[in-house]
Amino acid sequence: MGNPGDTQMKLATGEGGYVLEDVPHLTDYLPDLPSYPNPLQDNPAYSAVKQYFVNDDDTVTQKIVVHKDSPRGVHFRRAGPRQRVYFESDEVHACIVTCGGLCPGLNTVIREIVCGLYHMYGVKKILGIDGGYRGFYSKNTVTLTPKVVNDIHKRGGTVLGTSRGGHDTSKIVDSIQDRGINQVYILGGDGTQRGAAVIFEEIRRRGLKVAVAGIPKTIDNDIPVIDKSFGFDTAVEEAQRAINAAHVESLSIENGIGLVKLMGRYSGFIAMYATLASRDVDCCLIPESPFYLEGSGGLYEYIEKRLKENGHMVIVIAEGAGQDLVSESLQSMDQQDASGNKLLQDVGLWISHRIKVPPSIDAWLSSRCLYPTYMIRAIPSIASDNVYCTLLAHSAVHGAMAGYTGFTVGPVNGRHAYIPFNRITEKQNKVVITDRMWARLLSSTNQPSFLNPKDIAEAKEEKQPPGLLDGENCKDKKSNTEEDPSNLGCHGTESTDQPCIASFLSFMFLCVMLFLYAIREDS
Ligand SMILES: Nc1ncnc2c1ncn2[C@@H]1O[C@H](COP(=O)(O)OP(=O)(O)OP(=O)(O)O)[C@@H](O)[C@H]1O
Ligand SMILES: O=P(O)(O)OC[C@H]1O[C@](O)(CO)[C@@H](O)[C@@H]1O
Ligand SMILES: [Mg+2]
Repeated sequence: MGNPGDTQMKLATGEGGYVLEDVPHLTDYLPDLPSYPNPLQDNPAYSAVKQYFVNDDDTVTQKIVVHKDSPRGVHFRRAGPRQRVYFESDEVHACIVTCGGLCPGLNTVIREIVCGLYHMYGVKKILGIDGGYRGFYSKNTVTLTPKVVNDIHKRGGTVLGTSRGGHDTSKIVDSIQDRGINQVYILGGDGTQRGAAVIFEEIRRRGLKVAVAGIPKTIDNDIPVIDKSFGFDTAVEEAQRAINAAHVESLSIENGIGLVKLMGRYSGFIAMYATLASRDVDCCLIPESPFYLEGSGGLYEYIEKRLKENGHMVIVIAEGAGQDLVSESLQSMDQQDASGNKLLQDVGLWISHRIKVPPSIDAWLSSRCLYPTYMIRAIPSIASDNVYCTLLAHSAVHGAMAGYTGFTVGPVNGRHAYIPFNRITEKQNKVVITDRMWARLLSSTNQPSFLNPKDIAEAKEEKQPPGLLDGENCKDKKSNTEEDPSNLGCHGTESTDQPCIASFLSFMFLCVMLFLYAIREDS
């Protein structure tokens, strides 16, 4: 097993096309480490559980829908407690850090790491790092005990604070070494997990007995491989309140338009699921589905139709939608935040100013804009997310105690697994607008697809380079998000380093628009 020289990939193969994409273990570079019986076997709560320990050979399949002759495909190591651990309880000195934007459930994960370490493994030394990665070397630490974290899951945000922007990996590892920390739990999104991978590499380079465990976080639900990210359900639930308010506002005025801007810099999962759940939404606009305002099949035409039919309408817009249109009209430059994320133009404000009274509607038209973005991500997580956060935290703790390192945790087809960092950082998931979930949305809102059916058909028929098709094909490359009509948690994928259907369709759309524009100019 293993691939010498390649620190990223640890592969094992088996019969029938079985591939295990494994995670590193401390014994990979510290082969003489002693192991100990897992103290859980004497824990009154867990000792009665039949087969409580996970078999070392258990793996979780990435591809759950298969054909008779399909190769068995990629698997990940199953998460959970092992018979033997590589840390003695009083030897462990753990720390927890939270980075990136807020997300409901951060405090629950912190709480459950602390309580899991304490109650399951008898670990007493746990530090909180204040203010994200930079806090390792620029701030004091916080001592975490079950008592300190007892009710933090009822609060929004992160009790540890967070930050965006750069950090110094060497200084972080120096701080880990100086403080004698040997388990590092890192909660954060794609940027954070990239940082965690580099920290792990530096720890391995220095030959330290330090386990690094990542817990993936993003409210946008755009992390690949895992079924869903924590806090997403809370966000969709909370978005309902804003959509309901927008609906009430729109109903109370003649030709009222309620507009709700939701989070989603690069992906529209929150907007899509909030729309599907609500059934009061007439139009959902997301970054993956380019739209246009004027002409046949455009937004103005649809607004006019809905107002004539209903006298009011609700539009949900993900903040990353229509950025090309906004930039075009505001002639803005590409700007980035401290972490290199794209800074967005305010599409909500822009579109609300752009919505004109359709000539055929002889009445007052008014729009009401709701921006619940930060209200949504600052609330405590709902019950189902709390349970999910507990499982994530416990999976991470079991993995670190068992000596695994340089891994992230998450459910793959419903079973928790240890996943190599690079698998969740190599791309971001996106809504695939040729998958069935987007079709469900279109059929529930009746909004236009903003695409020419002929172009879609042609795009599907054309011979595509690898990775250019919809979720099913993107899935074959790297993802777990195969479209399955019974899988409401699935999301489509688009590889960021591969051309994908969305960009292809955008290109087609642009060509059609240029063509129409040229015809109009001529006439
Ligand atoms: N490419 C990278 N390599 C190493 N570290 C990074 C990278 N990108 C970001 N980081 C580190 O991770 C931290 C958080 O990154 P970022 O602000 O992008 O949030 P995130 O983890 O992606 O979460 P969110 O879901 O809110 O986007 C930053 O403080 C930064 O130091
Ligand atoms: O305002 P901040 O903290 O940069 O975070 C906003 C961003 O965070 C995200 O939720 C990603 O985590 C984006 O959808 C959103 O644009
Ligand atoms: Mg990010």
